[in-house]
Amino acid sequence: MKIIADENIPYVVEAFSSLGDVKTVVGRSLKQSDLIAFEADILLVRSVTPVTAALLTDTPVKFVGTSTIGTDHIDMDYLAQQHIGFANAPASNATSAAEYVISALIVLAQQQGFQLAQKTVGIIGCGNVGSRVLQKLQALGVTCLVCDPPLQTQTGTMGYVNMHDVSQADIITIHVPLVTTGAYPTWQLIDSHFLQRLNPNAILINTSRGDVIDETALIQRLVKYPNMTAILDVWEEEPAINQLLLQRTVFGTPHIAGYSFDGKVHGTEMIYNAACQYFAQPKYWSAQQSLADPALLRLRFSDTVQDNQAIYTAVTSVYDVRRDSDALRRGIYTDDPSEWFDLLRKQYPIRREFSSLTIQLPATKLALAYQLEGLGFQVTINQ
Ligand SMILES: NC(=O)c1ccc[n+]([C@@H]2O[C@H](COP(=O)([O-])OP(=O)(O)OC[C@H]3O[C@@H](n4cnc5c(N)ncnc54)[C@H](O)[C@@H]3O)[C@@H](O)[C@H]2O)c1
Ligand SMILES: O=C(O)[C@H](O)[C@H](O)COP(=O)(O)O
Repeated sequence: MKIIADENIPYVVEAFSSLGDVKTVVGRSLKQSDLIAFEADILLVRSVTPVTAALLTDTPVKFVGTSTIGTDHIDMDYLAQQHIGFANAPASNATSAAEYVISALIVLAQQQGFQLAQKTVGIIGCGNVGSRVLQKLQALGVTCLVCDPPLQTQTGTMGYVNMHDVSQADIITIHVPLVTTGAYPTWQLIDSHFLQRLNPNAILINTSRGDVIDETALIQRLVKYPNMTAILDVWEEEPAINQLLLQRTVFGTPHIAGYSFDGKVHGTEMIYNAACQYFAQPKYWSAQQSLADPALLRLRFSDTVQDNQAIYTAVTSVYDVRRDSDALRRGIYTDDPSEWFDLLRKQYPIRREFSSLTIQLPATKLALAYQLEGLGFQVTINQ
């Protein structure tokens, strides 16, 4: 078989070589003629390649895999009509995206001098990412409001809030898929009406998809209420993001919330497993054999450490959102900020998840142990 793959899918050659010849390409510039010329049976993409009828017509592609959670770049109806197999990587990088939100909030709390546990967080969309954010915030004692009308309808349970009530939270974090049709469209869900209802000091985080927010309305809101905080990982026009909006964010990053090494490698594994199953071939590769060692294995705190300080140190030791935010801002000094945006993604350093760090605590620190475990760290208690 012949396989064309985005060069930014880690271990794609190692994994997919068991199925055939693998050619890696730049995902953003992949064309129909590339698929025809290579006689590709399998196409493996990331979110930057729109997989449409225009790309696939007259090509021999029989299976498409995207090593991403999101599927808004895929014309699923066309794939179904043409009986082309498909797999994405649901949940693969959900922990990574949730850890991004936690890092952003922990750093912000320290910078702005507030206690996270005294804030109310509104979570819009409570699927794989949103539910992990919820669980981690609850471990920290934060009050959360959840707005997820599709889930509310499906489960028929109480306890959800509507878009009006969620807009009253101190912090709002968005975790919906980008959907333009159906009963619950999310395109520009965060529009000028929603933004007008926010309190002037609100904190708004978007790690879902850029088109979920009306960026023009957001800029107007940020100009009018400079005490509002915007934290954006995703943008309407990637990679040519709105530099004015970037300047108005407190943290702005190049769509890397889900870029933990664990998340990316699991994404490769999920589409590899799906392709092996689709073509009834044995599996020879697994993600476990490819996970790099973490930069930091162990942290030890004494009983004099303050809980907040320990949490801040643990979280930022594994992932500090400022690193990525500062790097994106440096793009303004380059000739081509779009190229810079993509370069940061392509050359993303290895970032492991919280679970890669073991934290040793004295027996007097059980409440802290509970919080750190809830965030996803490994915790051991010294006897
Ligand atoms: N920035 C990144 O690197 C990154 C990483 C992972 C995921 N994502 C994106 O994050 C988003 C969430 O991913 P996920 O894996 O949690 O998806 P998911 O499908 O597991 O969950 C989405 C949730 O949103 C809910 N929802 C749908 N429409 C809604 C609406 N109108 N209002 C409120 N809730 C609604 C659904 O019911 C579901 O519970 C997706 O857009 C995904 O592409 C981005
Ligand atoms: O949908 C996803 O899984 C995430 O947005 C993912 O991190 C996107 O990464 P990309 O395909 O843009 O490299």
